[in-house]
Amino acid sequence: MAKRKKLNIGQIRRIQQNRQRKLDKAESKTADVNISDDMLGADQQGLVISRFGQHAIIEDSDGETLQCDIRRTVTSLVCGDEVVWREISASSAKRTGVIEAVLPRRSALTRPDYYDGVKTVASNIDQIFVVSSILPEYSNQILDRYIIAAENMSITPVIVLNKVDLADESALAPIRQQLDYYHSLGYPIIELSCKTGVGIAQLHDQLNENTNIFVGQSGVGKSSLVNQLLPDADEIVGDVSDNSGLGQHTTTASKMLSLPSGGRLIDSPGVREFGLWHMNQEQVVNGFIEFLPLLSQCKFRDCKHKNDPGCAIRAAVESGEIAQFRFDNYHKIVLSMEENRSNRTFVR
Ligand SMILES: Nc1nc2c(ncn2[C@@H]2O[C@H](COP(=O)(O)OP(=O)(O)OP(=O)(O)O)[C@@H](O)[C@H]2O)c(=O)[nH]1
Ligand SMILES: [Zn+2]
Repeated sequence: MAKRKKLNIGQIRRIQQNRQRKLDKAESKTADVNISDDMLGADQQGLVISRFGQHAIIEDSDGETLQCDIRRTVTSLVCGDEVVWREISASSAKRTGVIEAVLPRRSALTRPDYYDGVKTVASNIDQIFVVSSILPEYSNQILDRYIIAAENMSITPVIVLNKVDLADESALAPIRQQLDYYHSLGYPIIELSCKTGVGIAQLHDQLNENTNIFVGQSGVGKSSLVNQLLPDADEIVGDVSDNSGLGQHTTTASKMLSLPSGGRLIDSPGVREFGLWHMNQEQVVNGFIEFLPLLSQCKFRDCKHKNDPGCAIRAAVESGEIAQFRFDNYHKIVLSMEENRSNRTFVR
């Protein structure tokens, strides 16, 4: 268990000031990309495959990858970003370039950051595959937490139930009943086994031409899934890091992998852990999409949807329109968010 140490406001402020001083110092030492304009080609569009410090690997419009420096004016650049870049005309055989600007993001995956409050991990994601499995355990509450995170990014989650080879029909039946409910809400469902290959074809179809991520708890089989889809993924990642000369960062940096379907997969430990942090009550309710059309029908505007008189959500649970487990999860998650807020500690 990691040791938690509570910091007071003064300590936090000092840490932040020190860090800012270091950043300012580092910045004043590194001049911006030191290349005269006549050495740079025309503006082109590219896609960030990975980022390492002040460099990024991009894919050009012909699908070729190359390393680029990043202008200091580009303050945030992550895997998945579409960028404007210019090629450096140089005598060296290796193509290189400069990233000039980031195009507006369609979506951004963020996580809390000790120093900056929130940090963007990846961008322009079309689909979030929430992976759960029969073992270690199937938990609809964890599933709902990921759904909340996805819905708050306005991305429809795809629900994957892995390791179906480990359960017989009778063990699968109650889980399937819940998955049917999620399906009725519009979420695609894939039953999968990395071991037997059941569902892999459906997975390929769903991944399609999109930019995808896999999220889910440790042990549900995310690595196994990536290996199923891309048996050479490790080598591909190795190649990219060799190219950058900064291989040591590859274990934590987000990277974008091309899938045989033509789609893409963004992967990193930060991406996989996405989703299980603090949200306010309004954000939580966004993840319960079947509640949303009923909210305006609750008698009181500040209805907590518990024992409040005239609660339309509660009435819908009683009539069987809304599943009891979703209602229970909503309250458990709101409660745990409230507890988190009152016990907020900084972890060092
Ligand atoms: N029986 C069975 N085992 C599986 C399946 N998929 C994965 N496993 C096993 O489950 C264990 C965990 O799989 P991983 O792929 O490492 O899980 P992960 O989600 O990447 O875990 P972290 O790296 O901790 O996030 C491994 O022992 C896998 O062999 C499956 O479909 N069926
Ligand atoms: Zn209500």
